[in-house]
Amino acid sequence: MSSAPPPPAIPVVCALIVAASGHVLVAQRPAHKHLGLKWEFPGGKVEPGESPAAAIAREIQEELGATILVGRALPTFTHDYASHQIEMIPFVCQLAAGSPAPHPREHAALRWVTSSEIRLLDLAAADWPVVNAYWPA
Ligand SMILES: Nc1nc2c([nH]c(=O)n2[C@H]2C[C@H](O)[C@@H](COP(=O)(O)OP(=O)(O)OP(=O)(O)O)O2)c(=O)[nH]1
Repeated sequence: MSSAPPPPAIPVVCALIVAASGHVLVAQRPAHKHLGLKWEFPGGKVEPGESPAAAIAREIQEELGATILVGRALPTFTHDYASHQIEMIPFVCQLAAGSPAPHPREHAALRWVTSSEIRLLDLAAADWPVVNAYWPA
């Protein structure tokens, strides 16, 4: 008997929004969602037919009411959660000139952090390779 192939990884974009001070924005997932109350880089699932860069700009507008300039991509990788596998697609971004300050529309909280502060947070497991790619230990 052959078993069905595993479903493909779900593409997920996330943004490291970097302030002029070098602090990066992190967001706390709402309690009711998968990985509730874990900290993450804001973002979400890429919609069918959408480019990753368009997806991250859309997600940040929807979730934080802010407009970003999408910059360089960090390495992509897959991460296995028990229920599903995701393909993480991180981008280094900045707020666009004149953008409203990011404010939580869906998240429990937002925080601007340094490389040492982020390492003290209860991050979503898939985010550690992103942290280590942006701030090599
Ligand atoms: N946005 C985001 N999702 C992450 C990160 N790290 C991580 O493991 N994830 C996981 C959590 C979820 O399993 C998946 C993204 O789902 P999501 O719920 O944020 O996506 P979405 O905003 O499109 O939400 P929905 O419409 O499905 O509710 O990726 C991260 O840094 N940012």
